[in-house]
Amino acid sequence: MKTVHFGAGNIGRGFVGLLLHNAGYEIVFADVAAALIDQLAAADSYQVHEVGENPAVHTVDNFRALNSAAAPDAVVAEIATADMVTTAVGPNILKFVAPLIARGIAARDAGLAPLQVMACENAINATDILEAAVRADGAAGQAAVDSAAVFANTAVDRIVPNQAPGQGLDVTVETFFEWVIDKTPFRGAEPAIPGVTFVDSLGPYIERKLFTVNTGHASTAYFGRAAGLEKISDAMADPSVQARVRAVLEETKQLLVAKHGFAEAEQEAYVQKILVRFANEHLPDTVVRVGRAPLRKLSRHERFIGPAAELAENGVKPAALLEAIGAALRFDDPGDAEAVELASILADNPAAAATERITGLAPAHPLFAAVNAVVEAAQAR
Ligand SMILES: NC(=O)c1ccc[n+]([C@@H]2O[C@H](COP(=O)([O-])OP(=O)(O)OC[C@H]3O[C@@H](n4cnc5c(N)ncnc54)[C@H](O)[C@@H]3O)[C@@H](O)[C@H]2O)c1
Ligand SMILES: O=P(O)(O)OC[C@@H](O)[C@@H](O)[C@H](O)[C@H](O)CO
Repeated sequence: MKTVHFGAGNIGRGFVGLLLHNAGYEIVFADVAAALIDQLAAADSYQVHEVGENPAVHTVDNFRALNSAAAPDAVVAEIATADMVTTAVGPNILKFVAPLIARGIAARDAGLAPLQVMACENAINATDILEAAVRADGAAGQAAVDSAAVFANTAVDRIVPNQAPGQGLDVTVETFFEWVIDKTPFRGAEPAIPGVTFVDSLGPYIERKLFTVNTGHASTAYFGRAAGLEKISDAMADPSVQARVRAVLEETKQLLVAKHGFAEAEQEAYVQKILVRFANEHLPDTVVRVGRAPLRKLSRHERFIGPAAELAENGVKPAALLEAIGAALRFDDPGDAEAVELASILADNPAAAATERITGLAPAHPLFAAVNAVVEAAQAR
């Protein structure tokens, strides 16, 4: 069995690569980072170090590596004979890998089982976004895509920090992981991947993950950054940051319990578990990594505005989420292109225009006025 995996970064090597290796897949990593691909191509194996409670070390081998910018035809040829394609490149990058997947689908022999395509990104229904881009590309006609590929949405959860310089290909990760996959597209032929949970409806799981783990994580990063802290575990150890994160998760809990019918005690246990995960001091994770790309994180259906808008539509004013949105608006990192752009949007636009542009909320939305006030406060600083 062979998978082509786009994105040989933190989650690619430290999570998707590890689980698919353990499931018996040969992995062909495809990435545009030339030095990383050269290193992977020259290596026989790398190690995944799980740190925290019950630490462990796993070895990943049986992989190859291709530069998808320099050798796109070779990647297409691999996809044409692969069983699976996975991605962990970031939601905004999916459109760039879609053309290679479309060409790979077009090149498949008719007798092959459908290619199983899964985008492992932090976004609601990321695989749908990828599928739409593959179909829009046109290299494979709609009929070929229908018969030669299946697309399944997934939710992936494992904290994988940026790796220390000099660590080579080895990856330090937390011990916890969860990979939930929508089983319906496979029609009974889902892949056997130990550790994966297949579900009939992914919606509740991806929203719970994004609006608990990622809302809480980003809140920790933005409150922590504002408090002058660098590590996520240090931010979690700050009582004031922790209390505000806790309050944010109380609000998203209210939404998730009401919307998806999770038992309140089950959701509370999920929240408690992630607070412990954020506090893992063995994990060298930073507020700058977790806060990265604030414009993506403040967009309409993402971890802040998504749940806050739904609460407001239900007549609830989300105070703690608004405080976190205020901290996100002030996230400053000169090395982060989106943080720089966010600052210039705030500097160059009246509050209402900035609110609309950053959050995608229409002025008539019940959340708009409250976010607009937070934007005004950020501009006044
Ligand atoms: N790190 C985590 O804790 C974590 C956990 C769950 C989900 N995720 C999600 O996984 C995705 C990847 O995150 P990450 O932390 O591994 O980021 P990362 O930056 O470590 O890895 C991304 C990789 O994609 C590569 N890439 C960029 N453009 C590409 C292209 N056009 N073709 C092929 N490769 C390309 C980059 O070179 C990089 O190696 C994101 O959607 C993220 O939200 C991350
Ligand atoms: O990857 P992002 O930028 O969407 O979010 C940053 C972190 O919150 C994220 O990478 C988490 O570590 C991960 O989602 C945990 O499963």
